[in-house]
Amino acid sequence: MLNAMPSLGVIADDFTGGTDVASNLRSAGWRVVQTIDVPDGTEAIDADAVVVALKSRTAPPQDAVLDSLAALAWLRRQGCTRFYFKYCSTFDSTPRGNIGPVIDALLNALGETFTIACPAFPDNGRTVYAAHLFVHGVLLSESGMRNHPLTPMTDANLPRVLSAQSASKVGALNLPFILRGEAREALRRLRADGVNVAITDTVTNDDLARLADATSDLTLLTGGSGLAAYLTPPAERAGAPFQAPRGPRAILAGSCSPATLAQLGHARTSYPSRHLDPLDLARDFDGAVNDVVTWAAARLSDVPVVIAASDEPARVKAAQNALGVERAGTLVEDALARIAARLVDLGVRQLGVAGGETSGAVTKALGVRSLEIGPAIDPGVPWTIARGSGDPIALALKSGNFGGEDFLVRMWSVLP
Ligand SMILES: Nc1ncnc2c1ncn2[C@@H]1O[C@H](COP(=O)(O)OP(=O)(O)O)[C@@H](O)[C@H]1O
Ligand SMILES: O=C(O)[C@@H](O)C(=O)COP(=O)(O)O
Repeated sequence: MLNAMPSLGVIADDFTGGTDVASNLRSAGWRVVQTIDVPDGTEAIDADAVVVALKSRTAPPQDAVLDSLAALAWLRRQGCTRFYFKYCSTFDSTPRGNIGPVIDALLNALGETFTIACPAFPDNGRTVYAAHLFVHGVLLSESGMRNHPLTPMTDANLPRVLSAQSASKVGALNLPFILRGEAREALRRLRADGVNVAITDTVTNDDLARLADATSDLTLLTGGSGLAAYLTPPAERAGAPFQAPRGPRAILAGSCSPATLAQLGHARTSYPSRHLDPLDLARDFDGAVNDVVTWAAARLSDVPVVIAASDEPARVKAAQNALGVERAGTLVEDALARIAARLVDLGVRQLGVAGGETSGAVTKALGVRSLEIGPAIDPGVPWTIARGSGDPIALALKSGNFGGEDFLVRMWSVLP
């Protein structure tokens, strides 16, 4: 049978962002494959869309640019002719980047001068109005994102945020043009005025559908995963049935978002759980990891064990003050990654991970090379089958802020 060549290439700046956009493409009828980093093999990809998941969101800007350009070059070699740079629906970045520098570099490499920035994902409460980003109706800068451990977002004005990190001229496509069906013409005018990146207002899914139509001529789209759910696939074809591996279950959490903290609170009433403290890790890393693995090993079954470093903002700040922001984050990521690998060695075959950076660290430690995308548990969070060096495992990578309060308990009932 002939392989289908992918037409759409997606570059995601973190692994949960990758599964998020892959899940939305799947819901729109695309056959999607997600790779972890740029594959080194020469195997042809049999899919309509390929998502290359990088861990570039918090990397130094020059590394994020180089990794994104390598992904773009690889996607072009696979036959992709249209591209999508997926970043966070809450525009997670710092004044140095990496959203702006990567957009600039992708436009330049593609020989293009214009794209949109569409972070909105209304199904998860992310909307954009008058070029300001809202999270469940609250300005980004007043939402839980202001306390994010790595990318605190303290400004909701997206043209200002993007202009600070990009050489591109930033403009805005306001909602009335979208509602009146004049988005394509308004984008054309912005482009004629020398704008390179237009921040697009979006309040509802209908706005996303109109935007997908109005931008059908753009080679590069950028944004959260919301818009991807409205891109038309080349042809609807049934994918292979999704059959998850079976075995003991575990949940690992490094996200400190309000959503994850609430989900952990809910899960702790049903599942055995342990807290991982960065200060303990700094004192005796191996000892703290061994302790929690020994605890989990005695409890492995189809009732998941929960291991979480997640904490309230004041306690996260205290750990960061004592250890430094980067060291606190790295210690926790390294520990959760090591624990994941040990648990899989002990037989765990169904694993939920909360947090984007955390998922990146865990996925790398497990040697995962590709993810087959399965059914969505909540918008933007699918079950996947992770394949790599060892046995396949069922893996759900949850963006910190996604999922309902009962997510960590309900997720198992969605598993085929
Ligand atoms: N108790 C803690 N103190 C300090 N940093 C922490 C703590 N728990 C987790 N972290 C770090 O916070 C970061 C959370 O980021 P991430 O995993 O991307 O979650 P989210 O998806 O919510 O953004 C990670 O680097 C993680 O290691
Ligand atoms: O677009 C989104 O909101 C997510 O896909 C995402 O990238 C969230 O980031 P993390 O919370 O760091 O996973």
